[in-house]
Amino acid sequence: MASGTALIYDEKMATHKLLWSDPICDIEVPERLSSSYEQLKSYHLVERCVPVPAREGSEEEILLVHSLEHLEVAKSTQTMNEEELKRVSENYDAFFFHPSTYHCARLAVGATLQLVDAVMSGEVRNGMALVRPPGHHSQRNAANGFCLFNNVAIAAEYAKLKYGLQRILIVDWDVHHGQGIQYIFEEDPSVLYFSWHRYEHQEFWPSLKESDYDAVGLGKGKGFNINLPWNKVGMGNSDYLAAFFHVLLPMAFEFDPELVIVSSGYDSGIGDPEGQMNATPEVFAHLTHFLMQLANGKLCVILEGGYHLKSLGESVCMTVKTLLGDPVPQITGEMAPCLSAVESIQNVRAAHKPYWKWLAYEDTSFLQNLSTKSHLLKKANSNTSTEHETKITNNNNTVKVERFLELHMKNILFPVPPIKTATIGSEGSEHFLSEHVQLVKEMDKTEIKSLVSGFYADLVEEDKILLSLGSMLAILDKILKKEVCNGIAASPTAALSAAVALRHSVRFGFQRVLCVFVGDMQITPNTEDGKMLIINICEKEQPGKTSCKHCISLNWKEDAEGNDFFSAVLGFILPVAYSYQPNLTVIAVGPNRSLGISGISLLVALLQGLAESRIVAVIEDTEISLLQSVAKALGGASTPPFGIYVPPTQEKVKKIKALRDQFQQEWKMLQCSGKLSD
Ligand SMILES: CC(O)(O)NCCCCNCCCN
Ligand SMILES: [Zn+2]
Repeated sequence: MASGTALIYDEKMATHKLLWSDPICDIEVPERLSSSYEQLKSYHLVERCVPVPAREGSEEEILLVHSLEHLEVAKSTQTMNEEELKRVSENYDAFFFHPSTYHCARLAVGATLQLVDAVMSGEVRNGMALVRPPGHHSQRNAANGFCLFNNVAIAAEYAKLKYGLQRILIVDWDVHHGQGIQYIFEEDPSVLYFSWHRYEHQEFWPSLKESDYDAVGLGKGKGFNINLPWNKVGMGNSDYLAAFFHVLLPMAFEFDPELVIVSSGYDSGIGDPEGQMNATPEVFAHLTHFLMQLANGKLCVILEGGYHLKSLGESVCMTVKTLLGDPVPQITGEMAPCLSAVESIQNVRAAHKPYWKWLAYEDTSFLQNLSTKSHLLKKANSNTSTEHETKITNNNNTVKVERFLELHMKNILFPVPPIKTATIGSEGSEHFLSEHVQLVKEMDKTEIKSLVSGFYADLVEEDKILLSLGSMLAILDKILKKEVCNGIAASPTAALSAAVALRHSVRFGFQRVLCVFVGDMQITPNTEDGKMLIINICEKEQPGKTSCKHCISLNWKEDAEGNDFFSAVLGFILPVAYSYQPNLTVIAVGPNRSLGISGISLLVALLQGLAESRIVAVIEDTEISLLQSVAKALGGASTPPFGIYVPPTQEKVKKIKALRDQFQQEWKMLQCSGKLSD
């Protein structure tokens, strides 16, 4: 699989600017581009990327989406004086022309297409294009919302034409609805368009009825347009993550795109005057990390909005850092979505039930009396204050946001550990080594005996077990000391190794250690103190063992045909894990595993979003191909194949729902259907 991250930037796109006073458009300034680029340089991220030059999009490429008339009008503005420019601009909602706008807009299109080519040709794995003017509001025959040509829509049409793609996912995390993209693809089932946006029950610009959750697409395109409206401001990290777990990611994995394009607006970030949201820059690292697991990593991130320069710059850096494969920073804030967000999530899931297999058994009984309730919802929503205390709201405290972000980002950014994956150079390990691996010397027996003395000493008799424990502990220590990002150890007794790893990590001082154990977990350490959270995925109920908050057993036997584990990972395991916010993750695979290699690889790939990507994998030493696949997933060398997507059976959906109902008060990220306020 390809490697490397492209960065496309051309300072000529900073020439376009507002020549007269216009309080609506004056936030779209050239410094948005230059300060983002400077921030990337200050974090030494530019030099780690593959520079790809911008180019002018051709007229033919622009005509893939826009009318000839629209192109001609745009072209004619190059020679206009300020008076004429102002007059033409007044024909559109929130757009301004400058003599260089047409040229800049063609560069924005060309930069976007250069990125698509670099990714599709395998020159790079993924990349980001820093462009302006933005694109997602512009329509076939109109400029709109600071956008002249629809860069992302043109890129999707271009990729279909040039590479014969049939499934393209567009994710629009800008805080405004990209109605332009919706109009262009609403009848097209080959382009899945997802957008969340500030909506406030149609109060917020562009105040369109068709931006609501029930606009699901038209004709053959039904089900391929997903709108998630935010009916309050102040949405934060947990709301955004919940939207990914409970709406976008299940759709995306079922759709199985060949290419992912992001309409990457950062006005959904904290401090932005347009969005008035509270999500902090590191959330974009998590969103990017999730999308990197799709389409074999082929991901094109295209800049749209973002008007608070510091917030924009930090979020751009978080995005590029993650594209480069760096560990994902710990998410901050209370992991609990607000009621309004949960209601929006519930509504969009219900609206899409007829079109998606993963939603076949979704409980939409709440819809019956919703019609009588909608005016209540509006009334209820309008006068209650926003759930999230909106710490930083009005835009006259830009400086306060800057100071907040200075401090906030200090403890987010951390030196990238030199080595990604460690393993032991024991015999036979060479078969699952990947280029990121560092060999770790084994511990000597006396050291091991001292380490395991006091617990399980009785179990630890044979030399073979002692040696394997020594290997695992040697790797674990590297991870605990943050010298290595993750590690993988083969073990004759995965259950024992996992138990020892958990105890050792807690003794080392880690306060919250997550253990995901696949297979029969003969030993269950006690988890009363909350310093461990165990999720045991096993085939059948262990007699007499009921789940509790920190020790959950999920009975799951993977479908013979393919991988049906997505719904369990996205709908249950990740929400619980993110609610817990561990600072280390132990993944163990014991005997009688009831999951296939692709299900386990999916788990390993997605759990890297936690604990700054610190994971130690402990796997039965007989599982050679599993070791190879997990080492690949940990090394980041390539996204392992997650297998053929199989939707969950009704019985499995019920099982997840029952577990969600049981734990959604303790682990609030599980919430995806609120009690609609009556
Ligand atoms: C790319 C983008 O999505 O960030 N463009 C945002 C345009 C905002 C226009 N606001 C008009 C307000 C009129 N009352
Ligand atoms: Zn925007």
